[in-house]
Amino acid sequence: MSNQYDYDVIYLGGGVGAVNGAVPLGKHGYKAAIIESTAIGGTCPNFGCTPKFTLDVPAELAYRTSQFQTIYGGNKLKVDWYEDMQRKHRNIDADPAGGMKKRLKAAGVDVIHGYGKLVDNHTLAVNGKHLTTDKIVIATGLTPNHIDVPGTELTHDSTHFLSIDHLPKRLTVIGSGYVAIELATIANEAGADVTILMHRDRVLRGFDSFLVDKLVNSLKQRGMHFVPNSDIKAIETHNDELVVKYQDQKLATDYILDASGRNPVVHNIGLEEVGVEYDEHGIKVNDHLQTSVDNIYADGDVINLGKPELSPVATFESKYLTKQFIGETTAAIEFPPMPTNVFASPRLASVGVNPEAVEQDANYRVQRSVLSGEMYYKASGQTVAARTLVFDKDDFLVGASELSDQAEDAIEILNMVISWHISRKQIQGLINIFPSLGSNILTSF
Ligand SMILES: Cc1cc2nc3c(=O)[nH]c(=O)nc-3n(C[C@H](O)[C@H](O)[C@H](O)COP(=O)(O)OP(=O)(O)OC[C@H]3O[C@@H](n4cnc5c(N)ncnc54)[C@H](O)[C@@H]3O)c2cc1C
Ligand SMILES: NC(=O)c1ccc[n+]([C@@H]2O[C@H](COP(=O)([O-])OP(=O)(O)OC[C@H]3O[C@@H](n4cnc5c(N)ncnc54)[C@H](O)[C@@H]3O)[C@@H](O)[C@H]2O)c1
Repeated sequence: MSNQYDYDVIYLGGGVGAVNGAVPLGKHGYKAAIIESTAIGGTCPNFGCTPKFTLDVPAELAYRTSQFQTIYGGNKLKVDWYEDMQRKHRNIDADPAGGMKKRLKAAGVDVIHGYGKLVDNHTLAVNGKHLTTDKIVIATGLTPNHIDVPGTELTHDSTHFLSIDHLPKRLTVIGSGYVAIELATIANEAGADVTILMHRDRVLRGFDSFLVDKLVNSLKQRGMHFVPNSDIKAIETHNDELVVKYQDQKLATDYILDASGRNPVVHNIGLEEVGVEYDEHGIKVNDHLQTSVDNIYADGDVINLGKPELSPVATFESKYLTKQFIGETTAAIEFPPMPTNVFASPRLASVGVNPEAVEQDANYRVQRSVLSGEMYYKASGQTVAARTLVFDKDDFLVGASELSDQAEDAIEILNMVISWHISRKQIQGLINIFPSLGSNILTSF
């Protein structure tokens, strides 16, 4: 611990990465501070995971019940967007990241509201003051991309979309990644006429196309439109409506969500002045999450490590950094398999080895199965469900993906099988609950 500086560690940016690093440091008696310009907790609890999930739950329920439409007398549940948004305002906006703020306070972490910049490798400037510190952690996250076409200022980002009280009748979404598919699915269930303008010809790149194709077909059957290789040229206003010019076509619409990706926050925070190296994918770090300047580290989405940009990954990194700072480890960071889920309906989740990357490799065996005919999925009304498993040459599970109404939980189970290297024999020695999602998965081994 340092007497030479105001703080032992200052986090620049106050997202999940920073909060989950600063709290344990504070509890261990270290002087820690967080500088945050927008909202404590950052993207996930304020503008990302939590508001999205809150709005999604009724939409997902509507999708699930639609599979029992005949049983409900032919009536389909329809999401009331306005009411759903009021629920989100009450649950999230009334006390944003309330739990995190309490934890920071209890741990004695100073929270400084303002825009911070590095001055030198031990000094940060915020609100016209200089704060000194032994170590700095840059945790500035990502910011939405804006497509580079005339009229881009007429589009909105996910933060805006997750706060609108009135759902547009016609919604156009630029991009077909996580944000695009998740928010488009919710809007579609709430009755908007949704068009996805794809950059190229694949939706949700990185996921197994055997599963993605089934998700896209299901969304198309439920009224969503997909335009591959859309080649957007301009966005204009004509009378009261927006017009997107793409290929040689025009699309009239009421709202445009730009979900064309997110870029690391690396500009205008003093990186050049202090010599912290970065590129367009983020801050460069070594296997100790240390930047090109010895006492400056980076954490979370802003890091360029080619890993998934997910909340639990940012938390994993901040816990590792805490252990390093308090002297509990000197080892390099080792990432376990990182599971991920697209909160569409149905869900699409995956973990471990990507089946498409090893399909032709004799060291692996890829097993794809349609689940909708199996008892558990059939009885629970799941008409769109499939799973892909990847086994290594010793018959251990090394990769798993699932498309189903409970894919995120299926993949949590399979993540343990992969991460803890559980053998087929061990799984076969268990007694399961029947019927259940778990037993459907485990008895398939
Ligand atoms: C719509 C959406 C939905 C998502 N859903 C999920 C999900 O379901 N599950 C999941 O795991 N992940 C999800 N994510 C991703 C998740 O939000 C991020 O992985 C996570 O927030 C990363 O945390 P972080 O701390 O690295 O960055 P952030 O949470 O982005 O925090 C960075 C913070 O730094 C602040 N900052 C930046 N520059 C400065 C400065 N100079 N001075 C002071 N403060 C500064 C910003 O204001 C921000 O609050 C979603 C993202 C989006 C956009
Ligand atoms: N459920 C979750 O865990 C979750 C949810 C949302 C976001 N996230 C995280 O946030 C990150 C960012 O998500 P995202 O959806 O913003 O990014 P993304 O990288 O997943 O998707 C960006 C999309 O925009 C498209 N695109 C790029 N340039 C374009 C252009 N000029 N015109 C049209 N389309 C264009 C890409 O082809 C891609 O489909 C993700 O990588 C993910 O890690 C996670």
